[in-house]
Amino acid sequence: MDKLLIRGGNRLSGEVVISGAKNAALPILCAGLLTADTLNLSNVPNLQDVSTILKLMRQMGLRAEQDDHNVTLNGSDITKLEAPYELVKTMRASILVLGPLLARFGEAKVSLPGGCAIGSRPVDQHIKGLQAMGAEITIDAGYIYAKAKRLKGTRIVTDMITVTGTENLLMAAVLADGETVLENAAREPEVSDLAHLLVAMGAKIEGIGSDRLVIQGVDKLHGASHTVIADRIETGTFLCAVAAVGGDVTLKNTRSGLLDAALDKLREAGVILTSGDDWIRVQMARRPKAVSFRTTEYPGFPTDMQAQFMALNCIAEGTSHVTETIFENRFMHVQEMNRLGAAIDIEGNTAIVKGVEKFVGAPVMATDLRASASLVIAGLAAQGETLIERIYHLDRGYDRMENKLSSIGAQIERVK
Ligand SMILES: CC(=O)N[C@H]1[C@@H](OP(=O)(O)OP(=O)(O)OC[C@H]2O[C@@H](n3ccc(=O)[nH]c3=O)[C@H](O)[C@@H]2O)O[C@H](CO)[C@@H](O)[C@@H]1O
Ligand SMILES: C=C(OP(=O)(O)O)C(=O)O
Repeated sequence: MDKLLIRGGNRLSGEVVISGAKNAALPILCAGLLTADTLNLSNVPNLQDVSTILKLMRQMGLRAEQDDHNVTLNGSDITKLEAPYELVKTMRASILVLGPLLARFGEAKVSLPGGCAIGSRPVDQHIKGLQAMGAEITIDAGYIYAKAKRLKGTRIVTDMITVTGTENLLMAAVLADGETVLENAAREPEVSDLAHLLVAMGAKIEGIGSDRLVIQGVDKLHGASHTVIADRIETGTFLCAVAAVGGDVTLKNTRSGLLDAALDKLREAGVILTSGDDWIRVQMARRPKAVSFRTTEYPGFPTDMQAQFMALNCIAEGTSHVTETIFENRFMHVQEMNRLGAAIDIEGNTAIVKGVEKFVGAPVMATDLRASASLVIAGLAAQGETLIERIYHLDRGYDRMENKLSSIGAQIERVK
């Protein structure tokens, strides 16, 4: 199994090109199931999760060609309406095939994703919404069996804001009979990116970017071309890395408007940020100041940036309080950071982080995707060597992270 070996302490300088967003690419690829025509997608990141979703959809009969960051999909020969446990268990976002399969073919068999390291993560809202649209759903032996002659538009109010839940119901509603209103919809930029692609395919959607999506179902969708938006979490991860170790780096192919809440916190920590239409420059020449925050839905502070900011807070001047409100178990990185010399206590869903002068390198274990990224940041800032095990978590969601970091001066290598 691959590991990352980091020798900490190098300042970072130069340019990094940010990849397309994992969390936009995954639903967008699933939209390929909604039409018999061709989708031409660009800025698709090279990630394990993208390979997994393509593998899953190829098993269904979808034709997919991948050339670097361009992916062409054709869904004219889909025959198998099933997502097996073997693939779903490696990537929860596989649940995103449920809405499109049911809407276009009237049936689907999709494994329940089960929990993951960060929380139990049920999909009851996806199921409740599809049932409200007239689907007959049964759960048997770990699988969701869904059937509907044609889904019917209706008003759906989800119990909480759910990102993939909104995306699944949106993809179901675009081919339903009549009007669907999704209340309490997630406003994450990745949901809007999917909605823009669906509109390019002929869907009728109003309220994009708001918490109320109104969809007029159409009989059929057609092919389209689309460029996936920049990954705001990869952007934020590189910003935190520079904030933690110091330096001067320009991130290209990304937009500051995607992550305002995180940028405000970086400024509070003492980082200097400047930006243009498609770039952000980050400069840091001092020890960071501790910043407290609570994770919330977009446009609030993203849970997917909590661990990376925690790394920054560990070596900051002062004490911070970090409250996680989205997932019940998203502090798995805390014990690993404490092994690197941090001083973090957990009280309920709040981590109290007392800033220490420095991290000291040690072997650590990655437990989930963003925990892995936070340990990379800690390793870059640490004195000595840090060896991170189980980086298959990192490979799910970061496109050649170690290459990008090496190119701006980090000492980081993949070892077996
Ligand atoms: C592929 C993808 O886009 N993943 C993102 C997506 O995950 P994902 O879409 O799985 O996260 P949700 O927005 O659905 O989860 C939000 C909260 O709602 C709960 N919930 C959700 C659905 C449901 O049917 N029942 C239920 O109880 C979850 O357990 C969680 O506590 O949004 C999360 C929150 O921004 C991000 O951390 C993930 O990176
Ligand atoms: C939690 C994440 O992803 P997923 O929903 O795919 O597990 C993430 O991207 O941080």
